[in-house]
Amino acid sequence: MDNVIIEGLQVQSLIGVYDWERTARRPLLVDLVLEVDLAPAVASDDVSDTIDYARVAETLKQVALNSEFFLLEALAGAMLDALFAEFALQGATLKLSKPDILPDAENVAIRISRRKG
Ligand SMILES: Nc1nc2c(c(=O)[nH]1)N=C([C@H](O)[C@@H](O)CO)CN2
Repeated sequence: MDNVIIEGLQVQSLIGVYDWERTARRPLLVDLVLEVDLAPAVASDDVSDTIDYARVAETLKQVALNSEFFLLEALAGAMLDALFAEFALQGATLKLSKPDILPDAENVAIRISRRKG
């Protein structure tokens, strides 16, 4: 299966388990692999025959901005719900990172894979 990929997309969200995390939005990073048949766009050279990654990025930013989840898992799930509702996807893998939150780690992240249906 072909892929449309977004790497290192920065989104802003109010997220976290602890009170000190729930006073302001913080930056998160999204890495996304979409499973989609790219043959039509290869043939037509027309963006309407593929998944427009700019529209995907905007959807992800809006979901993050307008939510107040406690867990990365819940936000990632809402992002995948929105993507499958808006775009014709066969599958998707989304990694959601919360950098600089643990003192001795560069990054923490969760990854969720979902198939259509
Ligand atoms: N699996 C997860 N573990 C934790 C999360 C999370 O979203 N998923 N969140 C936290 C806190 O909010 C963290 O950001 C600060 O310690 C802890 N563990």
